[in-house]
Formats: sequence, C-alpha cells, structure tokens
Amino acid sequence: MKSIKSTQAVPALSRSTYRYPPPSAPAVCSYRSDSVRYPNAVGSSKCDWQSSCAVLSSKILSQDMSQPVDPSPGLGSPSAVNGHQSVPSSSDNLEIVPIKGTENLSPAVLPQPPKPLTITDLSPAPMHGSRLRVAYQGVPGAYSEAAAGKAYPNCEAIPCDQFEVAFQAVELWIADRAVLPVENSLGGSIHRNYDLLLRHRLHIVGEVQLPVHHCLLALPGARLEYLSRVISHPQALAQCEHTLTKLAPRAAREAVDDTAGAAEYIAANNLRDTAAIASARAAELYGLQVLADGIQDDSGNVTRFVMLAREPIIPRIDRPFKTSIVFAHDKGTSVLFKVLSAFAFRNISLTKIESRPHRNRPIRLVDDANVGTAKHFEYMFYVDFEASLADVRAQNALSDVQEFTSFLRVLGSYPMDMTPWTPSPGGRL
Ligand SMILES: O=C(O)C(=O)C[C@]1(C(=O)O)C=C[C@@H](O)C=C1
Repeated sequence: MKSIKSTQAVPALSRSTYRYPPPSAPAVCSYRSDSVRYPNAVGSSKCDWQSSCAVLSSKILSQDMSQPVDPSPGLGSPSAVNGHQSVPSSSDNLEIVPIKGTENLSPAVLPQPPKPLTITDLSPAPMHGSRLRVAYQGVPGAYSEAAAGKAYPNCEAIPCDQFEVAFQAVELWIADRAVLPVENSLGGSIHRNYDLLLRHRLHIVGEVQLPVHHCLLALPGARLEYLSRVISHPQALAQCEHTLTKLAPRAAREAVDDTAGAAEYIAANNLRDTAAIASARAAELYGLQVLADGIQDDSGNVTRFVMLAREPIIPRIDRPFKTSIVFAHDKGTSVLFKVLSAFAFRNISLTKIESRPHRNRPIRLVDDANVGTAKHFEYMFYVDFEASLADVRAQNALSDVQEFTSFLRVLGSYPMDMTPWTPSPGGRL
C-alpha cells in the first residue's frame, strides 16, 4: 500500500491543492572559506591543524573571557548567516543562491527578501487576527496533530498529506507555522525532514518533545490471533517492533503515510484482519477498539518535533536555547573534527549530529595515479548545540565553523523544550 487517500471531514492538504513552483534549490546564503580571505585559516596538514588548535584555543580564551558581547555582527559573524543583517559588502564573499523556477512568477508569490526583525517577531500572534494556523503531516489523530497542539495550544491544526506540503503551506501563507517530527528516541531520525529543511527557507523557531504512546487498533470484535497484517507509519512500526513480534508474530507489517491514516483506512475499508498502530485518540475518531495499549518498545518513547516559521525569532539568553546548523565542506568530511572542536573549546554541548548525503554532489573522486581512484561519499552535517545565537560563545564558535566550511546555514536558534519528563506507561510487554 503506497498511500491512503483521506476521507475525513477536514481534508488533508495535498500537493494538488494548490500550485507552487517546484522545490527550489537550497535557498541559502553560503560562504566560501579560503586562505586568501582568511590568512589564518587552518591548513590541511596535521601539523598545521595541531598548531591551529593551540592558536584557536588561546584566541578563544582571550576572546571569550575578555571581550564583551559585540552587538554589531561583523565580518564572519554568525548572525549574518541567514541574511538577517545589513547587506554584506562584496568583500564578504557572500553568495545568495537564486531560487530556481521562480524567475517568471509575479512578485506576489516570489519569496520576499529578509525583513528587519521587529519586536512583534517575538510574539507568535497570527497576522490575520484569528487562531494560529499550524500545518502538520497526517490526518486528525496523528501524533503530529498532538505535537501541534502542545506547541501552540488552541491553534487551528491543518492536516497535510506530505511533509513537503506542510513546508509549502507555511511558505504560501496558508499556515502560520508547521510542526514536523525530526527524530524519535527509538526509531531515530526522520531523514525526509532533514532534507526538506535544507530545500526550503523556513526557520526553526521552537521544539517540542512528545511522549508517544502507541495502541494496537482494530475493528470492534476483531481478535489479536486472527490478525494477518499490521499497518502504520514506518516510525511507529519501528518503535513497536519487539512488542509486535510478541503480540502478533504472524502478522505482516506494512508502512503507510501516518498512524491515524492507518486507523482511518481500516475503518473506511472494513478490514477485519488488519490492525493499526496509532493513538487512543485515533481509535475514538475512527471507531476502532484498542486491542493492546502501550505497545511501544520503551516507556520513554519520545518524538522531537520542530516548529517552523517564515521568520526567525530573536535569540535570547534569559532561558535555555538551542541552535541548529547545517554545514558542508567541498574538501570532504575531514573538517568535521575541526568544526566540533570549535564547540568543545567553548564548552558548548552538542545535542545532536546527523549526516545526510550531499545531494548536489554525492560523490567526490580522488585520483591517485599509483593506486587508482577513491570514491568518497559527500555529506551535509546537521548539528544542534545548546547555546543561543545571542550568546557570544556561539557567535565565536560559528565564526570559526564558517572558516572551516564552504557552506554553513543556521536553521534556527530557539527555546529548548524544558517541560518535565513524563514517560508514557507501557513498553516491553
Ligand atoms: O504518523 C503520525 O501519527 C505522525 O505524526 C508521524 C510520526 C513520525 O513521523 O515519527 C510522529 C510521531 C511518532 O514518532 C510516529 C509517527
């Protein structure tokens, strides 16, 4: 089963709901680092690197300890990375990558240039005077809908049939925010959303961590022992893998677009031999019974969602903030250690690191006449670290990262979810 067509009263937005230019090239500002611009840039030999580490650490100590916060973003300042500062001079070597496919569009639908931030950017109030409209992937009863409600209580949750549609709903002002899953404590990263973060120009403005409590749902009267199939979102299937093997060892597993959509599909097609992994709310909405409750493999099953908006929020230092970046280097992965050390030297903790294929240039060939051709895979690195962009340590770290990399983008600097830990009951039957 490839996808489920939604039949609920509130239809999910789909890609055909509206017209939009095809996914753009990365809408980014990229910086080139080279030894001309940065005479002190770290060289490629081990010796260069070791001495640079020493220089770097002394530079950091003197900068971080003795310098007050510099409120004016200068050359190489990380606050310049997403273009929210005055237009850089050409000597800054800033490239703004044009968005492909938008050349013939009317100005009304073209992406707007960055606007100066105002005090109202701190407030999530919708511009149209009604409830905040929040796009999520799935149908009512999906965990993403619950995450939207946790992130923005009293919001109007707008179902979308694909992640990409949720991004576009915000870009086209159909929604004010999108709330999308990026990782789960058991199932790992939701790679599609990492790739989409890079292809779209939305900003991460917050995060929510949602305890995910799965149920096995079936039509009233259906019996566990007669199940031949269990359908759900691939993440949900992964999160219940062991428990499901014990509960329904003979049932085949099939992936569908979202958990609540799986429940809806069973109800709409009167499937007596099929169960869905979904929420208790999905059971209520689609008239299914709960065959088993709390079937996630671990009671601490949590999915982390990010909130996305057209504009970034102003980073602050009066509460815990996290910053998400993505970077790459045209000479390969060897920069990773240097980049990570820029954070280590400043005692900035990383909370997440993820690598994804560099889709524009997935393979780099290194020819050696004597031994042949090495084919290195190229990656984009996504890093989350525990500091606000308003923190001078983060600014200095990003300034160094910028020197070590050929591409750097700040995806967002946003308040950390600090809600108290409440694991769901259940797990490990
Ligand atoms: O299918 C849903 O209900 C979703 O909201 C998607 C999703 C995900 O993509 O990870 C969200 C939370 C759970 O981890 C399982 C599935």
